[in-house]
Formats: sequence, structure tokens, C-alpha cells
Amino acid sequence: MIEIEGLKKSFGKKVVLRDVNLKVAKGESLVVIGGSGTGKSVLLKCVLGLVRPDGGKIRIDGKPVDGAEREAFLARFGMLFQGGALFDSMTVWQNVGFRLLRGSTRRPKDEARAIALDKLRRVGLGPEVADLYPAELSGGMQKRVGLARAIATDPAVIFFDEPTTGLDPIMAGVINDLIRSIVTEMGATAITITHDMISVRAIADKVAMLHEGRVHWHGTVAEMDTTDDPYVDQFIHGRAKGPITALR
Ligand SMILES: Nc1ncnc2c1ncn2[C@@H]1O[C@H](COP(=O)(O)OP(=O)(O)OP(=O)(O)O)[C@@H](O)[C@H]1O
Repeated sequence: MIEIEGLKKSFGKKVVLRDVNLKVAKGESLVVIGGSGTGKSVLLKCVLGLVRPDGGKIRIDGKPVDGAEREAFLARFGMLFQGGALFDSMTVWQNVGFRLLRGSTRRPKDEARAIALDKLRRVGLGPEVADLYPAELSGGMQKRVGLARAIATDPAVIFFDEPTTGLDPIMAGVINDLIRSIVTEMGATAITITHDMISVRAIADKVAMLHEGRVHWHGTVAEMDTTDDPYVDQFIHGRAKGPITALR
């Protein structure tokens, strides 16, 4: 279980996270939505320890995520970065097995390769891609490789940062379905950031909407469709007019 309490983060005078409170139950898939610049990535980076919060608490399974706990936590999470973020100079299997080749999750090389091939198979890629370089793959295949890398260590917690950005609608659907089935089958706790409402419906058990530095709304997908909250309504229907003002 992930608990975020009173999380605060500003950059200079700009307050991004004012007071974020959120709980994600074990095995739950939470999708965070919100307009551009509302702090979704900053929130994720705070949880990952890439950005230091100004205040508040983040606990994983009841333990604060800092100092000595961080290394143990990092070994337990997987991350699918926006755009795949594969290493160009490494082959596909070396990318997938990145964390199996170093650190506390290190395995012998042939074992790491076998696990990488198994994870590639799970995301629909055969052994023939294992020794290719990322540049030789299509965008959709790169995303699959990123997904295989995210699940390589069988993490308890997985983060997905805009997993369908840059994909055509069919490939986006395939990636959404893969994410949903993998998260369910692994029993992992998942936090996804997305603008894509199709992704939200495909991936989410629960949805949290960030607005003005707070979790403005939190509920199930079914509740999202029936809520009379004008902010959620505007966002999920993509209306230009409503309480959320966008820069034009
Ligand atoms: N390292 C940083 N230094 C200064 N400002 C930052 C930094 N990181 C983020 N910000 C600011 O924090 C705000 C929130 O950014 P964030 O990337 O979290 O938004 P987002 O909700 O993920 O947006 P998008 O959906 O467009 O990706 C933005 O105004 C951004 O400029």
C-alpha cells in the first residue's frame, strides 16, 4: 500500500503540490489525471525520490520512503518511462535485463538473458528481437520493450508515465490491454499518469484528479462517469469550456 500524506512541493514561487493526500491499496491500479502542468509528473517523481518534497509523508507498506528504505523500495518497483527511454547503445535484451545485470537484483548473465526473453514473450515479442538495437524497432515495439523492462524484476509496484503517448490508437489499445493484464496477473500496485481517457478506462481501478495542487477528486471509473463534479466532467469529456481554464 502506498500512502501519500500532506505532500508539498514548490519550485521557487510556483506552488505545484499544495497538499496531496492519496492512498493506493495493494494490488490496485490508480490512474492520475489532470491538466498539463498540474504536477502529475512531479508527484510521481516525489514518490520515486527523484524530487525532494518540501513537506508531507510518503509511506510504502507503512514505512517511510527515505534513506535506507529507498534502496529496498527501488528494488521493488518498475517504471515505464514516457517515450520508452531505452538505452540506444544496448541491445533489446540488455535493456530488458538492465536491472538483472546490476545492483541488488543482479543475476548471472545467462539467467538474466533467459528472464529478459521470457518478459519479451510476455509482451508479445519473440527471441528474434533480443539482439536488435532499439533504433531498429517501431515505436510500438519500443514501448513493449519498455514494458518488459518495467516488469523484469517482478516488481510489487509499477509506475507508468503516459504509456500510450505517441502510439496510434490500435497500438495504444494493445499496450493498455497488456498493462491491465500484466498488472492483474502480477498482483502489482500500479500508478499511471495519462491524458488518454481510453487508457484510464482500460487500466484504472481508481482515478485521482489533480487540480491546483490537490487531489480534487478520487473514485472508481464508474463513479467518474456519474459524478456531477464539473472539473471531472470537463476533463473526461475534453470540453474547452468549464471551470478548468487552459492557456490558449
Ligand atoms: N525541476 C523543475 N524545476 C522547476 N519547475 C518544475 C520542475 N519540474 C516541474 N516543474 C514545474 O511544475 C509544474 C508541474 O509539472 P509536471 O511536469 O508535474 O506537470 P504534469 O501534470 O505532469 O504536466 P503534463 O501533463 O503536461 O506532463 C510545471 O509548471 C513545471 O514547469
